[in-house]
Amino acid sequence: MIRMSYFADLKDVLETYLEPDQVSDTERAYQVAECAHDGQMRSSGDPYITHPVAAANILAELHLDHQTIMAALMHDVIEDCDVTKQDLTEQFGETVADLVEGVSKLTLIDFQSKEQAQAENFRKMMMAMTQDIRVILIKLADRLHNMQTLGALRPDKRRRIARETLEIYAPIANRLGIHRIKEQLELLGFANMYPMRYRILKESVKKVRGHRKEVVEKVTKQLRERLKDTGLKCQVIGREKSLYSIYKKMRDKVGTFAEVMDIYAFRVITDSEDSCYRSLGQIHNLFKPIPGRFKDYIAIPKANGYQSLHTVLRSKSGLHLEVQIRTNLMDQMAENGVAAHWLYKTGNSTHHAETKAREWLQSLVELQQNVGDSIEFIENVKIDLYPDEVYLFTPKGKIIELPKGATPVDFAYAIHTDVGNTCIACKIDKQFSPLSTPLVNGRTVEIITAPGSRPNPAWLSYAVTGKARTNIRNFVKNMRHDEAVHLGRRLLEQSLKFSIEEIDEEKRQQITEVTRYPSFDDLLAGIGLGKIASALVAHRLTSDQEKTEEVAKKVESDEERSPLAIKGTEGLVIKYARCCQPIPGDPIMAYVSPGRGFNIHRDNCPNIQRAHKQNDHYVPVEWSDDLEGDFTTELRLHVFNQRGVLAQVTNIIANQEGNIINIDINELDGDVNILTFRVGVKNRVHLASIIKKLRVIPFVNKVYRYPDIQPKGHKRVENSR
Ligand SMILES: Nc1nc2c(ncn2[C@@H]2O[C@H](COP(=O)(O)OP(=O)(O)O)[C@@H](OP(=O)(O)OP(=O)(O)O)[C@H]2O)c(=O)[nH]1
Repeated sequence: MIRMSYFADLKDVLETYLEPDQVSDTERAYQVAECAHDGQMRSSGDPYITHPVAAANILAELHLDHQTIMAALMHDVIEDCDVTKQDLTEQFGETVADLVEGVSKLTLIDFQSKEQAQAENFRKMMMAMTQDIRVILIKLADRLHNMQTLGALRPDKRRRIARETLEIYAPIANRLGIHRIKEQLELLGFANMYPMRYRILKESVKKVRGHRKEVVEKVTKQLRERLKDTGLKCQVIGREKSLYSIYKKMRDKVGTFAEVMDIYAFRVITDSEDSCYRSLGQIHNLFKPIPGRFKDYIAIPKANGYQSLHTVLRSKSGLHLEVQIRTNLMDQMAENGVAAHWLYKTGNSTHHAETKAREWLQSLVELQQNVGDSIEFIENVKIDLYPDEVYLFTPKGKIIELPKGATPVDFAYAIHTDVGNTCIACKIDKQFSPLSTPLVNGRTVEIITAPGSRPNPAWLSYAVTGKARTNIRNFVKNMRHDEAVHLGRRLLEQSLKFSIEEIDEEKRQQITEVTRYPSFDDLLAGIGLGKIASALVAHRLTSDQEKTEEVAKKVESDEERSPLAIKGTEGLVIKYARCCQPIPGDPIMAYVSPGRGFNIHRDNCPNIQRAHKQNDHYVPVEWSDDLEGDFTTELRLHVFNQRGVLAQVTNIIANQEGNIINIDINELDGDVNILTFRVGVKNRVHLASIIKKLRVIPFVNKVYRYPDIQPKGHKRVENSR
């Protein structure tokens, strides 16, 4: 006896857009699936059949054809039950059987496997997709429902599936332009991959929603009125950014939560392309556009066919208004991408999204024919799927994957440490180019090395990968004395813009004394090793004679070396050490850093103590009285894991006018979390006032400044219960 209850709701939807005989076919497919999965249960305890029905429902909402719905209903029968492809072909025809088989093959894919096997699986998946795009649509629906019902699984399994969703399935949905599925996959992926971050962000967004509503309504009204006055037929919507996109913006250092929340997003839907551009003109008249933020994706659609005008404006009160302008049709395409083909049967088969998807799939087929192995294939496909990474080639065609912004120096180190260490120049697509050039996707990079050459500390100002930076730093640390002298000479000449031969003996002696090095060569070595900035030495060498002597005399005559006010450091770069994060009120010490200028530490910072023991090239300094602005420091709280904790803590910090720059959350044990805040404060008194307020919150177990360095005899400023 077949129970039809699970099918009933789906049937209602199917009847809205399919022919009666097509609905009967789907019903037959349901019966086969129901029978095949009889007695099987999901981890959630629900009968198994609920899953294929839910996947079919997702596709029915997109008005996918009856064959896709049938295949979705039966997508697990070959794998899980004793049904063969042959059986399906006989009962439902070849197309449906092929679709089911295509999805079954994808189900067998385990992305946890070794690199080669994983690449091979990925290649199979891409190929299955190229044979019939409906296979991947079924797979996406299958994944979406699995993500919606992940709750029943063990946390480690949940995280694994969530990661795979974020890394593979959401990018594929995006590449096919199916934004509405991509967004859901990302949200569920985020929620399951980082449950704590998700919860906190969701709560924080909920909290500010009330305040934002007013602004959104006001701006929407202004936009509407302006467009209406000019006779343009448009719809204006104030929209909320997705949680995952807020998270990504914060993670990728675009800003703090407060900064990201200063962005307000709007969408204008018009009746024609012409109205889009005319609306844009009006909107730019109403608010001031931010230069460089206008994008015309109507004239040049994105790779997935997405079309819209993007602009960012600044309101009078300084808020950022992100506006997307597009026609109704473009909006439908933006939401549904390739699936729009089924959803809107406009008879027009030249939708951008669909054409682009077909072109992409065709390019995958060609790629498959041309590349040697699966790893090469996957690397090529990734170029399309992950726009935040760049994929580059060695002259022999090997693919090197680097983060966006990477330079030839990073590329050189990615090939091999020795290549990085001995690199002297590079060619990008056969043209000599500076080693600092940011690399763009698809370029061939040739690194030119010279035996005996050495890394240049200046590379640190543009190398972005950990491997390159660590190697350059290590090299600088271990340099031999004569090499350091040689490098120091080069760096000093670069800063001076003339040869050091032009510096007379007297001046050399003076500068050596002022900087307290035993000899001029030692000073050069100090520059080469990054202990003293070449810019500082050059500055002293080229500033007028009298001043140099004055400084020299001052240093000589004053055993204690009287402190300099930070503000009086003659325009040199001042940096605050990240290791100890000094703020006004802390006793401080300056150390000449490789980054050219003074690096200010707290005077009891272990790093400066160590440096002090090795040599004494440091300068005692004092805060000037008229310092303004915020100084960054870190606060650590041990808090009991409860709802609303973060919101309350952030509120207190904000009420005390602390500026939260970043939040990091780590679990200490099941009950206690460690919250680390990077905050901007005016000085120690300001920080103490924040700590005082935080102390009294009942669920805060401990609060202290981090790192926790205190002068001898001082008690740590904290609250311990
Ligand atoms: N449907 C669709 N929308 C797209 C696509 N590409 C961009 N968008 C929309 O445009 C926004 C800005 O995209 P960017 O790619 O960063 O824009 P930009 O070129 O103007 O710098 C996205 O916001 P976001 O911050 O990524 O997310 P959210 O604000 O929508 O949450 C998203 O709303 C696409 O391929 N399809």
